[in-house]
Amino acid sequence: MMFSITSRAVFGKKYKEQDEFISEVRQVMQLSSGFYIGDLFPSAKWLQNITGMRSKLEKVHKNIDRILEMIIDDHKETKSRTKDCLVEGEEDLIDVLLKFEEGSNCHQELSLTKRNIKAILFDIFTGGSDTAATTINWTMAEMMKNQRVLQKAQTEVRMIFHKTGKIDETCIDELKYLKAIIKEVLRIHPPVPLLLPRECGQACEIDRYHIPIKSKVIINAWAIGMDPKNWTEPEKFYPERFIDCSVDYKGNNFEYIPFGAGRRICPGINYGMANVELTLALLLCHFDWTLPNGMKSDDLDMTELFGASVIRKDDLYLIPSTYTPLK
Ligand code: HEM
Repeated sequence: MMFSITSRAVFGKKYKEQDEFISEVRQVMQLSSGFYIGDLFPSAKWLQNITGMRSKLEKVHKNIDRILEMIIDDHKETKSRTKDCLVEGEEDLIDVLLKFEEGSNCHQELSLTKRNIKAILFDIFTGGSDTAATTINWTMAEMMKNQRVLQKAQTEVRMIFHKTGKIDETCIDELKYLKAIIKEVLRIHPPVPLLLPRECGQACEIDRYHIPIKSKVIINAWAIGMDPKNWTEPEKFYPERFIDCSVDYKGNNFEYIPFGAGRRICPGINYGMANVELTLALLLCHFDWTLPNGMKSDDLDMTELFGASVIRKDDLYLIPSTYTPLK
């Protein structure tokens, strides 16, 4: 679902190559997650050849590049046919990025090459799809395990629905409890628990350990969010801890960094959270949810599986029944 939402926002319409593109992006994400011996010996180029990793990545890269090139060219063609710049609100992300392409007349202050545009699009698909999908999956699983939380969230969403007659992005700010639930999920199950590796820019000392310049440093955001020095009963799923609490995920509170912090903080926070919040609000508003085959909440297995993002080991099967509001 997240791939479809992102495809729509980026491409504007469904291209016949879209499914092939998504499957190739998935393949890259699979190849780049997990353990790879070549990463341990980056100077040994022969290792990349004998493991076959290089040729696999080059093949997928070529295909992704071909499809993106075709879609970008199609946008350019449409733009040249329509002559004027497209009306704001009707543009997709490629239309917006093309305004900044080298040689374009619309904007001069920033200049992007076609290669830059393809890289941005690729980043958005790889960075923004599994992370948001994983967050939604964990949130549904945690709510099924904690029926009190599920009911409280549904009451909140449906109250807004009765007041306004719809659930869309304009009412998301009113969903305080749902937001607290998602924050709690990101504390206990951050989809990227070890953030992205950093290289130490200068030698330093931490807790009497000497860290030489150029060391690869990995930050455990999950351990930070579960540290009893920062959080009372950290193992407990308790969204109320985020109500009337100023701790946020924008990178200023170092005890809670599910999106990282500093220069390399996730640039997709707002888009990612909008996707997660709106999707969950709609699922909670329009459906009641039960577990299949008489399963009890306590039977839900929350074991994690490590990959490009940390997902639940088991798929989550739930039975939806349509919610009909009383007149
Ligand atoms: C719930 C959703 C998401 C979560 C939990 C998440 C989490 C993260 C984390 C932890 C990092 C590493 C930050 C660091 O090392 O300090 C990251 C980086 C990144 N994210 Fe996200 N992300 C999400 C959604 C998105 C979306 C929607 C996009 C794109 C539209 C995106 C694009 C990126 C990119 C491009 C980077 C690399 C930034 C860099 O290295 O400079 N992410 N994200």
